[in-house]
Amino acid sequence: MPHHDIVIIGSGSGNSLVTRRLAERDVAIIEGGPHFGGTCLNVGCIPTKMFVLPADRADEAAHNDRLGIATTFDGADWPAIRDRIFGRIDPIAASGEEYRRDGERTTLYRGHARFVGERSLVVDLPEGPVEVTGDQVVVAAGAHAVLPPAIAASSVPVHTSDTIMRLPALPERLLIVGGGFIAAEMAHVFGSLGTRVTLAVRGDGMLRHHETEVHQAVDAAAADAWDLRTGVEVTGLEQGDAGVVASLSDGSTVTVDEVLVAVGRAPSTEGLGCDAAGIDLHPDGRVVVDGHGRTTADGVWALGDVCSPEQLKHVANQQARVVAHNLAHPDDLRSFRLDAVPSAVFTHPQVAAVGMTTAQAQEAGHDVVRYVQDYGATAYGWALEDETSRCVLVGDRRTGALLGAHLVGPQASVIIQPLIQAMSLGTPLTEVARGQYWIHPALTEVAENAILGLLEQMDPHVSESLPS
Ligand SMILES: Cc1cc2nc3c(=O)[nH]c(=O)nc-3n(C[C@H](O)[C@H](O)[C@H](O)COP(=O)(O)OP(=O)(O)OC[C@H]3O[C@@H](n4cnc5c(N)ncnc54)[C@H](O)[C@@H]3O)c2cc1C
Ligand SMILES: NC(=O)c1ccc[n+]([C@@H]2O[C@H](COP(=O)([O-])OP(=O)(O)OC[C@H]3O[C@@H](n4cnc5c(N)ncnc54)[C@H](O)[C@@H]3O)[C@@H](O)[C@H]2O)c1
Repeated sequence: MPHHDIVIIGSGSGNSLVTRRLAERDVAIIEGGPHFGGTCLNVGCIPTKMFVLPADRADEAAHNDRLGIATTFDGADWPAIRDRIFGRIDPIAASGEEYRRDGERTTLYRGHARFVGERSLVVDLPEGPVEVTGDQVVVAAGAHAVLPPAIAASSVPVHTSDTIMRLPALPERLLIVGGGFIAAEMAHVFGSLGTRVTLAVRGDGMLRHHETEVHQAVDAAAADAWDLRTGVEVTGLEQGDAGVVASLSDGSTVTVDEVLVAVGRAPSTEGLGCDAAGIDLHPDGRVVVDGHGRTTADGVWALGDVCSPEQLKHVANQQARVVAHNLAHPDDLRSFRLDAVPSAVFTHPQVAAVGMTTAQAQEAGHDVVRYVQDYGATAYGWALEDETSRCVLVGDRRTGALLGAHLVGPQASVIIQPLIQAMSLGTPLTEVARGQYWIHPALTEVAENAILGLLEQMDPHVSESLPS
């Protein structure tokens, strides 16, 4: 029975654990999926954003008239875009796999793993099952797309984000089920590249967990660009002569060429045998971990989507750095960073957020103060002829703290960074605003002006005491 110092389940963020810190250890990586390297590289962040970029360009080309430029979007060469993207990604995944397979101190097991006892796993290899044990085990098994029961019960094939980006051709008509991150990004990609997109959203709009101004702006743009159906669920799918016919709960039907389901991702703990290993799970299936990444089983750690309430790559990466340190330094444990977790949705318009929404801050009992900064009230906003983009800041009047920042508009994911930094480092807002130069007339002035506006809401006389 092979035994290793460290056994890692999952080659996504789990793979990045194998750093110089653990160079002397004998490490095994178990990967049961079709690709080596996990979600982000193969079917997640990286390919989606590589599709978002041409979608952004197509969108711009179609809407440049307001700047006095006559451009048109004349169509997308989908196979060329797809092959360019995966022609870059697939070799990276393949060489990463080869590197681990041939590594001097690494062993790669290509099969699904399940615990059969304490730090003991059976891996279903193509040549038959093998039992593997480790002094330490890291569960980095990620999450996977789920299907609503009515869709799972249908025999009509549907796509998830795992398969939609490899379609042989750009579909003429696409139904997207869901109103969250993936639905918003994929609607932008396919809609801007030329597909007629219908969105079936269960709630009353898209990105409902975001700040009011943000989801309102996204809804308005979505209603313009796509056929947005809200308050509906898909009750059945049938293959008709003219395409797939989706029945919706409001009694209507939609006929499309392809269906993409994006209704959330569940932690991949089903079939992992956590019971046998003494690993406790939350009711939603996530592995229970303490602040250092330790599960309830001795010597078993977890990181990333399999345990985190935020399914985000920068979160998984930070947790991987923490667990890598903790494996090497058991007497000097580091902690997962739980505060100021930012996110961005690369749809059109782009969305970025960190911290609490106004409603969450009110619910938490803060003395809430907020400020809405329009992009259009800054010099670069004039250049953009922008009328819809904004930055909403939420603060606490009593403490002067920034509690949340929410942006919708061009470069939201970039402009938000000084606000993330202010929250993460606890820098007083007066210092963030006036303790540095802000390049004029860059779009970052949206963040600068938003902070100044919030400070004034907190104290109308603040400008008299601000450093120059
Ligand atoms: C379409 C899409 C777009 C996204 N875009 C972004 C983005 O822009 N920014 C962002 O921050 N996040 C994004 N995410 C989320 C991000 O991809 C994940 O948070 C991150 O990849 C999670 O990393 P992980 O290491 O926890 O899991 P994964 O990368 O999913 O790795 C887990 C691995 O474990 C393997 N595995 C699972 N169970 C077993 C088992 N029992 N035995 C063996 N192997 C197993 C899986 O096959 C998988 O390869 C996106 C996700 C999706 C789906
Ligand atoms: N840019 C990014 O950082 C990025 C991009 C894509 C995905 N992700 C991560 O992946 C996760 C999964 O993405 P997602 O879009 O699948 O999930 P999500 O949680 O973002 O959104 C799921 C959506 O589906 C809806 N829904 C749930 N059940 C439904 C049902 N039965 N019928 C119809 N609608 C239903 C929800 O109301 C919600 O609008 C995200 O939460 C995010 O953490 C991140």
